[in-house]
Amino acid sequence: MSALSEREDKFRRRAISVQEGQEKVLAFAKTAETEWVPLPDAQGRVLAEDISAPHPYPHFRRSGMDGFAIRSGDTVGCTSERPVYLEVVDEIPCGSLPSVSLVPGTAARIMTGAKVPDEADAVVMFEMTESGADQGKDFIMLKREIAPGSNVTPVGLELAAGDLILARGRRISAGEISVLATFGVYRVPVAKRPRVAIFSTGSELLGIDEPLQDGRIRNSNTYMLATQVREAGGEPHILEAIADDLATARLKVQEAFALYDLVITTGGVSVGDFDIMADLVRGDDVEMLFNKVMMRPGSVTTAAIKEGKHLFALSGNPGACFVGFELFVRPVIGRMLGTDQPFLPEWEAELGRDYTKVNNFTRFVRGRLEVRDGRLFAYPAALDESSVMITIKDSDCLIVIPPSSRGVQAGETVSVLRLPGAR
Ligand SMILES: Nc1nc2c(c(=O)[nH]1)N[C@H]1C(S)=C(S)[C@@H](COP(=O)(O)OP(=O)(O)OC[C@H]3O[C@@H](n4cnc5c(N)ncnc54)[C@H](O)[C@@H]3O)O[C@H]1N2
Ligand code: MOO
Ligand SMILES: [Mg+2]
Repeated sequence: MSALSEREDKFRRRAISVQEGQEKVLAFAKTAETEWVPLPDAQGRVLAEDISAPHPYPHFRRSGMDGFAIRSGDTVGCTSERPVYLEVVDEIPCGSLPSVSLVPGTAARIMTGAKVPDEADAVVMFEMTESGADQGKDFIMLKREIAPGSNVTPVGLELAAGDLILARGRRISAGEISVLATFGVYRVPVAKRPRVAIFSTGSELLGIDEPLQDGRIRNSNTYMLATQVREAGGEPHILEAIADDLATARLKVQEAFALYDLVITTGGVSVGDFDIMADLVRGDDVEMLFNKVMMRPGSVTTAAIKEGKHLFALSGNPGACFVGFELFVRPVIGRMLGTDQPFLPEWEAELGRDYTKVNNFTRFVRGRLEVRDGRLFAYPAALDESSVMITIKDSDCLIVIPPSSRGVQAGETVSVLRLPGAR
C-alpha cells in the first residue's frame, strides 16, 4: 500500500454499536485458570468453583440467650400465682457440652451459643427468672409458660448439609468471607487474576514525578487504568511508555503479549500523524475487531486480537479512555474471571437537568446520582468533553444519552450505568 492510501485507510473506519463491540470482544474472552488462595487473601477475588455446605449450619441446637435450658412441658399452666420451680442441675458455657440429662423438673444454666441439652426444648432468659436456693440446691422460679422452641436455634436453620453456599462466579466480599470461614474453606478456589499490561503512548507525556514542561503533560491515564484494572479484578502491570514510533511500539506490544494475558494502550488511536496505534492494529500480525464505535466519548476505541489475546487501544483523551475501559475492557476481564455480572449495572433514573448536546452517536455522560423524595435523579457533569479529566472523580455513573437531534430534557427517563467504587 502506498503512503497516501495508508493514510486514507486510517480515516476510513466502520463504526459499530457498543453492543456489537462488546459481543466481539467477549467472544474471545477465555476463562482464567483456577488458583487457591488463603481465605484472608480472597477479598475481591472471584470464586472459581461452586462451594457446598459440608455440614448443616448450625450443626448443633444452639442457645440464643444467656439463661436456662428447660423442658417447656414443665411450664404448662405456670402463672405468677402458680409459679414453677426448677432445680438447676448443670451449667453449660459456650463450647462445652451438657454434662447431665435434664429430667422433668430440672434446668441447666446455659450461655448464648452453647449447645442445648437434648432433653431441653426451650431456653428462658435470665431476666425472666428468679433464683433461689433450698437445702444446698439451686432453683429458678418461672411465672409464665414458655413456648417450645423458645430461644433455641434448630440444626440447619441457615443451611442443610449439601446446600449450595456460593456459586462460582461470585465476587468475594465480607458476607462471602464469613460463610467460607464458617465452613472451614481456608483455601479458596478463585480465578487467577488476568495480568494486564498497560502502555501509554505519546511524546508529550511526563512521568508523574517530573516537573512540568511547556507543551507537555503528566501521564495520568496509565494510573487511572491501573486502578480500573485492579477494580475489575485484574492485575495491572505498568510498562514503559511507548514513544510515537510504530516499529518500537510493535516490538513492545509483541513482547507484552508473551508475558501478559491482555494488553491495553492509551493514546495514538485517532487519525493524527503520530497516532501509531491506529496503524499498529492494521498490521498483518493482529486481527482487528473494530476501530470505531458509535459512542462518545471513546469513538476511536479500538480492539484487536493477537495470539488469542486482547489488545485494547483506548483513546488518549482521559474521558474517552475511562469510558472505553468501562464499556469494553471491564466486561472482558469480568468474563475471564467468570463473574456472574461482567457489565456495569444498569439502572433507570430521571435526568436531573436538560442535556442539550446533540449527537448521532450514543453518549456516555459522566454524572452523579442523587435520591430525592424516593426518586433517583442523574445529573450530568458540567464538563463532560472527552478531553476533560477533572469530572471523572465526581461521577458515580455514566448517563446513557441516545442519539438525538434535540437532546434529552430534565425529567425524562434515562439509563445509567453505575460506576464501581461510587461514593
Ligand atoms: N482530525 C481528527 N482529529 C481527532 C479526531 C477525529 O476524528 N479527527 N478524533 C478526536 C477524538 S474523538 C479523540 S477521543 C482523540 C483521540 O486521540 P488519540 O486516542 O489519538 O490520543 P492522542 O492523540 O495520543 O491524545 C489525545 C489527548 O489525550 C492526551 N493524552 C494522551 N495520553 C495521555 C495519558 N497517558 N495521560 C493523560 N493524557 C493523555 C494527549 O496529550 C492529547 O491531549 O482525537 C481527536 N482528534
Ligand atoms: O473518541 Mo472521542 O472521545 O469520541 O471524543
Ligand atoms: Mg491522536
